[in-house]
Amino acid sequence: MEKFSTVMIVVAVAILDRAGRVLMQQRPPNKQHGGLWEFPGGKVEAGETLAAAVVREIDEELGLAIDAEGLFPICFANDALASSSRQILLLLYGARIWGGVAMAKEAGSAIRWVDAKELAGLPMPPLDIPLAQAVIPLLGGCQR
Ligand SMILES: Nc1nc2c([nH]c(=O)n2[C@@H]2O[C@H](COP(=O)(O)OP(=O)(O)OP(=O)(O)O)[C@@H](O)[C@H]2O)c(=O)[nH]1
Repeated sequence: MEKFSTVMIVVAVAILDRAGRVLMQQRPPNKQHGGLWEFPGGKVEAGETLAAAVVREIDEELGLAIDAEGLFPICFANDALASSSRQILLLLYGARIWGGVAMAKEAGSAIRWVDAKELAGLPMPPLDIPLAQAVIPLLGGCQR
């Protein structure tokens, strides 16, 4: 079995509204997976808790204040077949409580609220496809 030297932990969040939609973000064209739609988030920094990383990334990328206490785990994905010496461990949280109005703050990125049908049709990085499948049952609408 291949051994990896580094595990890069990435946190991402499915921000769920009361109309049964989730907020997706399009990666800037110049980045890896450019133009694809993913759950907002990013790499956990040294010494940072996972929840703190979620709160920081969502503030930086979308200008939203996520309630850390309201975060709940949905699922994870791992690119264990990658041939490089690094692997991504992507932890997907859910959030139903936040403050502010979302905007795409990163140059070249875009955001979109999507329902279950639209989510299933978005082009995504490979790791996100099983994550999106786990989010679809949460998009029933009007739950709290
Ligand atoms: N945030 C996020 N990253 C994902 C997802 N799916 C996925 O494969 N990734 C990958 O995980 C890595 C996260 O890096 P990032 O570029 O978003 O992290 P960051 O905000 O800390 O980036 P930076 O390097 O610009 O500071 C990228 O390689 C990205 O392609 C996803 O749903 N959300």
